[in-house]
Amino acid sequence: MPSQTILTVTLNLALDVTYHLDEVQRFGSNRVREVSAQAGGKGVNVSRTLAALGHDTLVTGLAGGPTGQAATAELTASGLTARLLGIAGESRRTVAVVEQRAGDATSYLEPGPTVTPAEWQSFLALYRSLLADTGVVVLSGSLPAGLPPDAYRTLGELARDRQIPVLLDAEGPALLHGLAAHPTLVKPNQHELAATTGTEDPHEGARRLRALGATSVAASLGPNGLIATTPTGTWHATPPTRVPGNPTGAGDAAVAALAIGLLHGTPWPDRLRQAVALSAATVLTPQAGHFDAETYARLPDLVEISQLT
Ligand SMILES: O=P(O)(O)OC[C@H]1O[C@](O)(CO)[C@@H](O)[C@H]1O
Repeated sequence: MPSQTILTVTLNLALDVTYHLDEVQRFGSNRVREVSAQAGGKGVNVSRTLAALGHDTLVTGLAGGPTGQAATAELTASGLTARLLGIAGESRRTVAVVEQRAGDATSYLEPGPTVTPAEWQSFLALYRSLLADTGVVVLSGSLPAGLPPDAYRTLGELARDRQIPVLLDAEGPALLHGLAAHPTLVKPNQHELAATTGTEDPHEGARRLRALGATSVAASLGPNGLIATTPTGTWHATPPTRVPGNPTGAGDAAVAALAIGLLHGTPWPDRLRQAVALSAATVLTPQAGHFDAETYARLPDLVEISQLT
């Protein structure tokens, strides 16, 4: 039986710090009402969501210094399984400032460590060994300095050589290089898609990504849901209402649902229904990688799906 494990790769692991306050006073002193910290980086959030849904998932990536240790310790304490390569550089922190009044958040993302060529080679050896028991690979997030710009192409090709479907969630040069590995699915958000393809029209942007190598593209449009452009058709999935809260990690929740769809070969309309519902249920919770179970149970039936082609 093929492996059911979804392997998530987080090359730029983070300790995600979340500040909660009513409203930010720009250029003033802001007293934070509540602080929380947990391991993050896009792949980690994807695995956290998958594990909460009861799926087999393994986190891999690079971790260094006291921040990397704190993130790794939190992963373990959360019950996630991780095989991270230790590196000399210090892993980064990110800060998400959630403003209750606006029902939205602002993120500050540190650049992260510089990775040496020897560390990258060691990671490739670890990754190759993990592919032996992997059903789907998720490559997501920014690349730390020192890594080759085509790092996702290399990782994607190693997976494809073993007939393992690849889901890529990146932006800019990391995404463009990664397309050369012909990923099964690419999931940019609207801004990443526009910045990478040079067009504001998400349909045209998705078409360009497919022309450059992606088999399918699912672009998240924030509160307007998701569009999927695939070899068998194009769909738009819209949530019933705008959900206020912390949108950090909503895209990662969509990736988790889409990865499950890839693993099981679920029909596209159902994949999109699950992805939009899980994304919205994530916005309702204070931290990335967590979702409101009651909302997730209720929303899929309320997501509107229209087939465009
Ligand atoms: O890897 P990046 O693209 O820099 O994004 C990292 C950040 O994005 C998030 O995963 C949210 O999507 C945060 O948890 C934070 O770690």
